[in-house]
Amino acid sequence: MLTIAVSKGRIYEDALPLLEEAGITPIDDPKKSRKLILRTSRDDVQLVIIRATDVPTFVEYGAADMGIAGKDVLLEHGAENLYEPLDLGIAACRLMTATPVDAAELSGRIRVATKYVKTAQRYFADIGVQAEIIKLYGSMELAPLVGLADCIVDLVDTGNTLKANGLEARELITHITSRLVVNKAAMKMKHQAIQSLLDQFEITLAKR
Ligand SMILES: Nc1ncnc2c1ncn2[C@@H]1O[C@H](COP(=O)(O)OP(=O)(O)OP(=O)(O)O)[C@@H](O)[C@H]1O
Ligand SMILES: O=P(O)(O)OC[C@H]1O[C@H](OP(=O)(O)OP(=O)(O)O)[C@H](O)[C@@H]1O
Repeated sequence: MLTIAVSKGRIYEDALPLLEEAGITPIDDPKKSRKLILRTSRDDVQLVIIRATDVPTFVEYGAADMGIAGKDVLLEHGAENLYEPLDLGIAACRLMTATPVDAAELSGRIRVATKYVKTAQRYFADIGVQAEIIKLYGSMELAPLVGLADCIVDLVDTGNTLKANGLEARELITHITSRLVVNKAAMKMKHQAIQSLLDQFEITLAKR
């Protein structure tokens, strides 16, 4: 049995066509079902539905053989204990800093609200800015509006969320897409099954 970890929502929606091209069609729809393990049209493949941030953990420990995770999540979690063989190009966005539209140039010691604590720490250290990082779990855009932070580090796609809150993107930290990650032991023990899936994904991606 090959177990693939995916998160509900945009990664699942974007991954579905790729999985289907590889002959893997989930039997239940995670939007309708409360099941966390989804059988598929292939007897030897199942999906586990977990939070996006938990995908590296499940794969690292071998609870899933492989998974699909955003590069943002992998950067924050650390991916040393995983293989990351394929950029799937899905759920594309950018990790950026953002401030209120009328904010002055950031200087001195700044406060930054984000859920990407380690990535933000690394980024501000690299550019030589002293930053106090405040960990939030969501609604980062609110932080500068209520005086909690000078700046946020968050994902930006259309920019609509920033705009709706009077913020604007400043610096690009990195481009983000979702990656296929594979457990290191599984890559050896289930090599043939995993490699053939990788090959199939690559064929599908090459056609896009
Ligand atoms: N606006 C966006 N456009 C494109 N891709 C995005 C966007 N927001 C997030 N992503 C990517 O999709 C991944 C999953 O995001 P999603 O919003 O589905 O879950 P989440 O809200 O981060 O996690 P959870 O719901 O578990 O808290 C992110 O890790 C990122 O790689
Ligand atoms: O630039 P945009 O197109 O507006 O996208 C950016 C938003 O998308 C993500 O949130 P998401 O939609 O996943 O909602 P969430 O806060 O529930 O994660 C991200 O955290 C931003 O808030």
